[in-house]
Amino acid sequence: MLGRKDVLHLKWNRQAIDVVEAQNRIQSHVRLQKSEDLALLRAFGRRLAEDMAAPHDMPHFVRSGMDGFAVRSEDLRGAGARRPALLEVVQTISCGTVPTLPIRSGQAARIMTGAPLPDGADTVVMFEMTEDRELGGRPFVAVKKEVERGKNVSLIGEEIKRSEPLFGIGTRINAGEVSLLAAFGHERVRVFAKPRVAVFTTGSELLDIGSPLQPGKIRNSNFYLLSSLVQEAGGEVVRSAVLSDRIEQAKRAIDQAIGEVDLIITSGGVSVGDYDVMADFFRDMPGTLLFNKVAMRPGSVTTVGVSQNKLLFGLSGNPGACFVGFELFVRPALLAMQGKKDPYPPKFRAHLHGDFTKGNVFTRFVRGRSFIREGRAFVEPVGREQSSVSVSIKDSDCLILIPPGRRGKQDGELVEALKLDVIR
Ligand SMILES: Nc1nc2c(c(=O)[nH]1)N[C@H]1C(S)=C(S)[C@@H](COP(=O)(O)OP(=O)(O)OC[C@H]3O[C@@H](n4cnc5c(N)ncnc54)[C@H](O)[C@@H]3O)O[C@H]1N2
Ligand code: MOO
Ligand SMILES: [Mg+2]
Repeated sequence: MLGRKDVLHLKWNRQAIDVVEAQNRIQSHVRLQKSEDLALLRAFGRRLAEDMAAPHDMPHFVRSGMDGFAVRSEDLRGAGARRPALLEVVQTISCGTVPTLPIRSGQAARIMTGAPLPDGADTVVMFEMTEDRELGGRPFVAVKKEVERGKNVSLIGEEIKRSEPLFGIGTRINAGEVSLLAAFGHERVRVFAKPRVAVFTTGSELLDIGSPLQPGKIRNSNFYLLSSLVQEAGGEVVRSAVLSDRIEQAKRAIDQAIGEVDLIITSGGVSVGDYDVMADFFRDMPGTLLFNKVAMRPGSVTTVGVSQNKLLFGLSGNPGACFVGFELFVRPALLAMQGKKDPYPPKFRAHLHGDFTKGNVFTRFVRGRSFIREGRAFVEPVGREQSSVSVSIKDSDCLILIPPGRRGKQDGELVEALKLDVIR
């Protein structure tokens, strides 16, 4: 039998691992989601489950890039203000039609932007560079300048050639991808299924969002924080519950959910407190504990395990730490499950704006905002960097890395920062 002292010892005696090591351990357990076929617009925001190549050339016919006259460039040789080239206009070609006549020497066709070039023509002269004439009751055009061969003409496959790679697996389908997929006739696309996520928030202090405040209790903001972040990362929350601080309840909830979801997130109860039952749950969990301490602040108690091939993330209850834990560990896992190649927040270097002299034994990931001034990148802590603080989450677009040590970083020093995926 373990006594209370031994249990506490187990909780305290955790081996802190490096953030990158923690990320690598998680990645080695990531499995790709199943794929599904969706109508193009429903696939917006998803990630492709296959590599795709262009099924045909784009454009697939030689077309005009301007409203003007399709001509043979050789006919304009020697043309000038005083000796314009005079060409007979033999047809008008609108978009969506096919030219009926070839262009012979001395002839031109009125042609609109996007219309197919007639045989024989190799160049388009913009209307603005021409003058309409009439000779013997027939329409002519006068061109007062030479125009280089091929001007204002798009060739077959000029934009994309048939069989050319278009997108790699894991590409996010944004507006630009949607437009290309539409141009190539993909009514439906094969994308990864949204990761199905369970979110369990723990703590006897948690009130429902609709409840009036009570002494000692707080509203369950982490559930809403995590649900939004999961959606942002392309997942969907399909199961959730608020658990009190009893381990049996947590075991039951997780056991029931694990067969139905792709990933589980819990919030709270992973530190060393008397009621931090999630720490005990993870220590004894069925499956493998990947780590229960990371050399970072906030979020040092972030705990991750694998059970039945599903990743279980035990995030801290403190909102700031919960957020950072999500960004460093959960979001990359969700993105990798949807095929994203490099799923980690991109790292950049910038000058620190203001001092940050609070040292720590662990690397700090300080919520910050980035800005450009006179062509230089700066990052600035948004203030209130403690784990317990929620208000700074909304203002941050990056996490500023303050390396371990006593001195922190001074104003103007170069620091590294991780870019967060926020849309403003
Ligand atoms: N003796 C020690 N105490 C603490 C340590 C330590 O090393 N030694 N670490 C501190 C750090 S750092 C953190 S972070 C927290 C982690 O706490 P837990 O993950 O166990 O989370 P809880 O105890 O459940 O709650 C902490 C805090 O967060 C609030 N909370 C919890 N859930 C929610 C929610 N769903 N929505 C909003 N707020 C939530 C909760 O009320 C507490 O205030 O431990 C420190 N202690
Ligand atoms: O573990 Mo706490 O989340 O470091 O701030
Ligand atoms: Mg606690």
